[in-house]
Amino acid sequence: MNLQTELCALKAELPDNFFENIAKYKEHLFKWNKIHNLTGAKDEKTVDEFIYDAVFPVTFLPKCKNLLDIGTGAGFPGLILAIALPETEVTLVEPIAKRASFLQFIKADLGLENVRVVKKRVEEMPSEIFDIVTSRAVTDTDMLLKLSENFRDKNSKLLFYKGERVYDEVSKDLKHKVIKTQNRHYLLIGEDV
Ligand SMILES: C[S@@+](CC[C@H](N)C(=O)[O-])C[C@H]1O[C@@H](n2cnc3c(N)ncnc32)[C@H](O)[C@@H]1O
Repeated sequence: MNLQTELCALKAELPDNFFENIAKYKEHLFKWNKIHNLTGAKDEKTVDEFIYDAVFPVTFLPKCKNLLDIGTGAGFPGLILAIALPETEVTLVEPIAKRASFLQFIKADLGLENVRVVKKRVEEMPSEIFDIVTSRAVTDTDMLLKLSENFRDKNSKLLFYKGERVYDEVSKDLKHKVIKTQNRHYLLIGEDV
């Protein structure tokens, strides 16, 4: 995949420095990943696919003041969304020290003033309400609904990056919709979705 071509085709509004920041991020990720096991994505093709997957929701997400990403790992999706949405205050909660340090390093090196890294399990974070809570590859939908309880209200939206088995995880009374791409089922939950 040519990341730039694919993303431009989405006609998503990305900031002018998006691709420059993504190039820096990738360079650091490859260096750090050789020493620390930050992510299973070891080659450029896979990392580009992860980035595309992370950023695709900017095509359908409403404007938001703040966003919480639970279990960001090496940056997916929260850090990539923060690069794409400089006006949104993004909190990345990640308990593993080497991953949280990497996120903190990227924040400093790229000068991402909209990013806050919290080196904790989400259960240890004090309650705070976010417009959007995201998560990818951390746990199932039921558990994510529990883990996000202290961080959402009736106006919040939840965006969980899921696979095709997402339908087994949602009950009829949960107000939601599923947005599909070739490789992803995005589960968007909220009162007015
Ligand atoms: C499989 S990794 C996925 C990382 C990233 N979201 C991605 O898609 O590449 C799961 C991450 O969730 C983090 N995690 C697990 N339980 C968590 C919790 N209770 N609160 C916050 N993060 C958690 C782990 O430390 C790990 O980095």
